[in-house]
Amino acid sequence: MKKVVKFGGSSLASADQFQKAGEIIRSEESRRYVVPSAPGKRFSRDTKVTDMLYNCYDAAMGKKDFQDILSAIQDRYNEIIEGLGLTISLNEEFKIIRENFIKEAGRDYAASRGEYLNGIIMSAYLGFEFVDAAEVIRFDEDGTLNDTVTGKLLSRRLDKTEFAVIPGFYGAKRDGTIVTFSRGGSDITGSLVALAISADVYENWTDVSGFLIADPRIVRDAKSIETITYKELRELSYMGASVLHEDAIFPVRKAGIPINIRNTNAPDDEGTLIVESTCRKPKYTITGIAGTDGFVAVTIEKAMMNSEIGFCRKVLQVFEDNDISIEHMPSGIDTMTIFVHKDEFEEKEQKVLAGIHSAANPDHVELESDLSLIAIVGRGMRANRGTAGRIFSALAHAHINVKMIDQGSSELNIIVGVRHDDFRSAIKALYEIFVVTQI
Ligand SMILES: Nc1ncnc2c1ncn2[C@@H]1O[C@H](COP(=O)(O)OP(=O)(O)O)[C@@H](O)[C@H]1O
Ligand SMILES: N[C@@H](CC(=O)OP(=O)(O)O)C(=O)O
Repeated sequence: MKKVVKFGGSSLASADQFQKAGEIIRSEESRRYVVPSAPGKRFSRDTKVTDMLYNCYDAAMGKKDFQDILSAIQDRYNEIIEGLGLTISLNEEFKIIRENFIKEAGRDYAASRGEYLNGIIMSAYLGFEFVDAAEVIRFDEDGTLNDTVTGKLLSRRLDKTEFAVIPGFYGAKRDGTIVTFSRGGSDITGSLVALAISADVYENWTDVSGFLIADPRIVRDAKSIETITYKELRELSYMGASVLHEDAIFPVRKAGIPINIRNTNAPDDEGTLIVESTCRKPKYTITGIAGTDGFVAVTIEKAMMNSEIGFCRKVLQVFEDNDISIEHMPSGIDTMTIFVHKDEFEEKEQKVLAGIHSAANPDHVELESDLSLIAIVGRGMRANRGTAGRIFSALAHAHINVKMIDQGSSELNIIVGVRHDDFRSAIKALYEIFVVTQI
C-alpha cells in the first residue's frame, strides 16, 4: 500500500501543526511520500508565508529595504524548527535567497521558497529524503506544465527512494528557472506524485473534515460530503469551492486514484472520498453548492436575432479577439446574454462594446455588473424531479431575484446568477432547503 499525503499550509503553520502532521504520517507506514505546502495562517488575521514572500520580493524589486520582511519570514521557520526540537539551521538558505532576490530571480522563485524551506524542515523532522521539486516537476518554456516529462522524472527519482518529501507548488523549466502553479497549487503537485508512483490513495490533509456541502465561511457547521465523483468535484472547485485546486483532479483521475480529503485537526474523521464513479447514493438530492463573485452580464438585443445566421458567432468573435473568456451564455429569441469575469472584462469594456456594435449591429447592448454565479451540483439530481423548482422556491422565499438559470445537459448541475448582495443569503437558502429541511 502506497499513499501520497499532501499537507496544506494551515496544517503546517506552526510547530504544533507540524507535530500533528508528523503523528499522522508515522501512524501508517504506507504514508511514504509527503508533499508539504508553505506555512499558512496560524490564526485568521495571520499572513501566509507565500504572501510574505511575494511582499518581500516586491519590496526588493522596488529597491526598498527588504531585510526586515525576510527576517520575519525566517522567524516563522525558526519558530517551527525550535518548536520541533530540531537542530538544523536555515541561515545558509536565507543567504542564498537574499542574493537571488537581488539578482531578480523572479516572483515565482520567491514564492516557491515557502514550500522549499518547509520541505527541508519536514524531511529533517521525519527522516525522509528531500527531493527538490525543481528536479522532478517540469515546466515548458511557455510556463505550462509538461506532464509527460514530469511523470518520467518523478517515477525515475521516486523509484529510488521509499520515503520522500517533495515540496508542493513549484517546479522548473529545463534551464532551471523556477515556475509555480497558480495559488493553491501544492494540491497539483500531490496529484502528480500520486500518479507517478501509482499510489493507492492521495490523501489531502487540510483544516476541514472533508469537502463540505457549502463553504463553511458562509454556512456554519456545513455537513461534509462522504463520497463525491471527480466530475461533481470539478464543477464545485471550478465554481469556487477552494478546498482543492481545480487542476489537481486531472492527474489522479487518469489513473483512477481516489483522493481523500482529511482534517489534520480531526484525523479520526473519515473526510471525503473523491472517486471516478460510485454506486453509493448521495445522502441528499444535491452533493454540494459553490459560488463565485465578480461577474458582468453583457446583454445584447436585436429584433429577429434568432433568424440572423451567424449572429452569435460575430458577437463571440469580439470576446475572443479581446482575449476574454466566456463563462455562460443564456439566450432568448431576440436577446443573448454573455457572462464574463469582471476583472478580465473591465479594462476592455468599451473596446468590446464598440466591437459588438460594429460586428453585429445590435439594437441595444446593456451591462450589469456585481453578479455572482452559484452552482448546485449533484449526481442525484437526474433521479429526482423538481430540483429546479425547489431552487426557485428557496430563492423566492429568501426574496432573492434570480438573474439567470442554466442547467447543464448532463443534469449534474444547475447554475443560477444572482446579485452580489444576495450571494451569501442565496447559498444559505439553498443549503437550508436541500440539506436542513430536505423538503
Ligand atoms: N465546500 C467547501 N468545503 C470545505 N472547505 C471549503 C469549501 N469551500 C471553501 N472552503 C475553504 O477551503 C479551506 C481549505 O482550503 P485551503 O485554505 O486551500 O487549505 P490548505 O491550506 O489546507 O490547502 C477551508 O478552510 C474552507 O474555508
Ligand atoms: N503556498 C501556496 C500553495 C498552496 O497550495 O498552499 P495551500 O496548500 O496552503 O493552499 C499558496 O499559498 O498558494
